[in-house]
Amino acid sequence: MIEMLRINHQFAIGKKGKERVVPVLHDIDLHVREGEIVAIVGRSGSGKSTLLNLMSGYIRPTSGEIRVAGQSVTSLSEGEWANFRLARLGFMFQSFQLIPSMTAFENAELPLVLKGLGVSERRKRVMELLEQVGIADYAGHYPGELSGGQQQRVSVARSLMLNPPIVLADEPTGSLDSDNERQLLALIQHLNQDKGTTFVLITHDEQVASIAHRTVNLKDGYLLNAYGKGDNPAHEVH
Ligand SMILES: Nc1ncnc2c1ncn2[C@@H]1O[C@H](COP(=O)(O)OP(=O)(O)OP(=O)(O)O)[C@@H](O)[C@H]1O
Repeated sequence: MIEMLRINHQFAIGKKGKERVVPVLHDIDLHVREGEIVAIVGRSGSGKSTLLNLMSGYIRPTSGEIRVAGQSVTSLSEGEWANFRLARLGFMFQSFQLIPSMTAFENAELPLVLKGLGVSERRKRVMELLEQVGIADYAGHYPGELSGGQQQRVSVARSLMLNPPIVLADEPTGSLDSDNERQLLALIQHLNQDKGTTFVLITHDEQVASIAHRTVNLKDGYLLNAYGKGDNPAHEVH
């Protein structure tokens, strides 16, 4: 579903003409299969978010190739990436990226508006998902009137609105209390089992990692190991 082939990535930092190159990822070969939940773990600064940003097309690798759903995405233009994301990817980020002047309902509805769906279809789908994440009672509230955990749930509902086959998540339960964390993990497992949704989850949290089929460990930009639950060879890393 997602193939990273010999990926190297470095950032250039400092003033123009005096840039210093900072290598962040080294020779990453990772294959996330359709229907897998993969957790990416590793210390702060090990390159986890960079790996996810490469999968999302927000940054381009210095070298190597990335394929998503069989398509090489490394050389897509910005516009092609935007369409590709809308059709294929859902995102759950640490920062909820909600628009402050829009209600929870309107924020969650945005992908459906972009897709051009009609009002009644949008209303049905939005309320269904807000129910599912336990935030329907707050549909008319603005982000400023919601707690961090409630905002996170609105953002989760928005990320799932178009039934994406792949969801990329950076610390998806970061702002949730343990009850809400359990609910979100159950939703992720349900979507994975019911719809075959593929998940890549960055996490420091053992509870989150425990729902993964496979855990991938990054250390100083190197992929250290990957191991599956049990000895299922289908979960070996490539
Ligand atoms: N845009 C950027 N420009 C320069 N350096 C960057 C940039 N983004 C990340 N880095 C550097 O790349 C390294 C890896 O960062 P990254 O955010 O991928 O780590 P991480 O494992 O996600 O960390 P954390 O768990 O703290 O979020 C860090 O040393 C960071 O300073």
